[in-house]
Amino acid sequence: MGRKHILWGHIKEHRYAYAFGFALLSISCALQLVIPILLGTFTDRLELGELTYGEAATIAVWMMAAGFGVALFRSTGRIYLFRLSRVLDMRIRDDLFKHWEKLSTHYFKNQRVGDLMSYAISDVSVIRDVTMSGIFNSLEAVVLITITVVAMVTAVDPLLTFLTMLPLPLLSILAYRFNRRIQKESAGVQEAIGDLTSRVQEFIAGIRVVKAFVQEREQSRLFRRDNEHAVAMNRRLVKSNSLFGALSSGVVGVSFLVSVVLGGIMVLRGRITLGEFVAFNSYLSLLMGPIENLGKVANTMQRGKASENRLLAILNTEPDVADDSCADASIRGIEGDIVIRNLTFRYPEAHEPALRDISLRVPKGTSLAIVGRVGSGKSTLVHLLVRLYNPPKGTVFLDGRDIHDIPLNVLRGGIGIVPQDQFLFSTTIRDNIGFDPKPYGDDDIERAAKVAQVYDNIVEFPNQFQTALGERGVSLSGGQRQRVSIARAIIKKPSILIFDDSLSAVDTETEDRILEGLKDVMEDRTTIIIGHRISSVQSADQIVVLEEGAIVERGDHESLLALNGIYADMYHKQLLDEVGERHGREWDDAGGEPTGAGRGAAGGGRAG
Ligand SMILES: Nc1ncnc2c1ncn2[C@@H]1O[C@H](COP(=O)(O)OP(=O)(O)OP(=O)(O)O)[C@@H](O)[C@H]1O
Repeated sequence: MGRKHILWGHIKEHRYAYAFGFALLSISCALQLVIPILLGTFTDRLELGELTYGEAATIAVWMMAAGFGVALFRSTGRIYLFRLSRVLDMRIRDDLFKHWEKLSTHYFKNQRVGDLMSYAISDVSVIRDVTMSGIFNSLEAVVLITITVVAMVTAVDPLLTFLTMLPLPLLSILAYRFNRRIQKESAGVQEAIGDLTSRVQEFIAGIRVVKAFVQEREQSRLFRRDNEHAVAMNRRLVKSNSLFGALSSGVVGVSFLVSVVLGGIMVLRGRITLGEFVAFNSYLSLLMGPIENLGKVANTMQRGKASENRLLAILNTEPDVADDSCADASIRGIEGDIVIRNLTFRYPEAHEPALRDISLRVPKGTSLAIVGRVGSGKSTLVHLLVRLYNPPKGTVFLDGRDIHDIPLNVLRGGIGIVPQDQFLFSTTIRDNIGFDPKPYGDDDIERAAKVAQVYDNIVEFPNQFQTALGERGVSLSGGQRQRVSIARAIIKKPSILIFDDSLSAVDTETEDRILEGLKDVMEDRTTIIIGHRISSVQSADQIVVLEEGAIVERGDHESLLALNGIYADMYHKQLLDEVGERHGREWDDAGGEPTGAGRGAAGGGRAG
């Protein structure tokens, strides 16, 4: 069963702390009443001509003390309650992040990054708002309004209280309505400013293209349009703010009008004293803020509920790839014997299967190469092996056990994968290579970099292995990124190594050196290499060719060549390409005419 509440659970958990904050706030509210009472007494004594200097000074001191007490208790209560809201804030972000870590790649494929960011930032801060201003203001409003009204009724006059209070609910309604409108308009202003910022950013980033295509005037026009829009949004916001201010002053004015006219008559008729009249008006001023806040609180609570629902929807999403109930916790590692039996797999929202009836055996310590056209299912096959998606039960086995029986962290910990997308983190090269729960020494890091043939590049950087990489490792070339990813996989010394088209961005010479270096690493490890270049896969113990998700050819390099099918065709075309390139290079070196054979062969290769 998923979580039903975030906020309520937090309040329940911290109920004593909230009760303490509430007590502080109540004391501050009660102290606020002292000032009107003293003011009333002062006025009455003054009117009667009985006020002495000493008495006046005493009243003034008590008033000051009450004011000081209000400030002290109110601010302490506020700090106390606000601290609790920060605890909640941190807890939700933490829960959210931990939950996202559990969710599968499939979940993230169906989400927009902007939405996820907004959940983590806006929705969490709306909930924090509820616990901060929402809870604080509503507690204060309830306590203050209750005790003030009781004081007005008991100490002054019930009829006067009733009639002056009549217009005040309108203040809450106005605050509720305008708060919604003002919030919407503020978001509009933020968005307009965001658009303006993006426009300037894009202009600066693309300045060369703008100039080369003589687009300055068009860019100015677009900027002016966005600028005017931002100003218009700001004007609307200012208008709403002013209108709200004017209308709420009007409501407050009506209340005071009733109080002054009716209260004045009551004083004249001797129903209440002048001091009571003065105290009554002070009570009334005390009420304005909390009544207005009630309207705002209602709105904050509504927005809080919507944000809470969105966050709960994420927190209650069941991860579609998780440890199965059958997972055997006694399995501590994997050996690397892979068996795949009649595996057919379709992506959740796809109509056609990505893999069809695949059966394979890759004995421990041997290598498998997978080749095939773009979209033939090569990556899908290895993604199922690391359970980025769930293969059907009874189709993929490791060391004789269904992979659903193997705990996920054991399975993934035993496999080193160099994914097609060589994502690097914005940290140092060292940390990118040693990206594993296990700590690695400098020797391990350097050795891995040497095998991956990226060591020489790294030591050329001024900070060598401590070089920080920008977002997605932008300061490295595609080939260097691939090789850092290779180092990251091999440093784990996993039982199964998977290279998903990991040598596509390096030249054939570097590829040869990497493959040579990997020979030692691959010894005793099961290796799966996905490649488009025959040169990177030809030495594998077995090679399979995938076509539309099915294995259409299998064997070793020699037997597949003898088969004269798709593999042989790929091989011959690539061979022709290589010959063409070599002749091209010779021609460049000689500065002369290309040989007819070289050109023709290269052209033929490319056409294929
Ligand atoms: N997450 C996904 N959801 C739905 N369909 C997918 C998903 N990932 C891949 N596919 C589809 O599954 C098929 C196989 O994709 P896969 O990435 O395994 O091919 P590939 O052989 O590795 O291709 P490439 O050589 O371009 O890497 C393709 O038709 C692809 O569009």
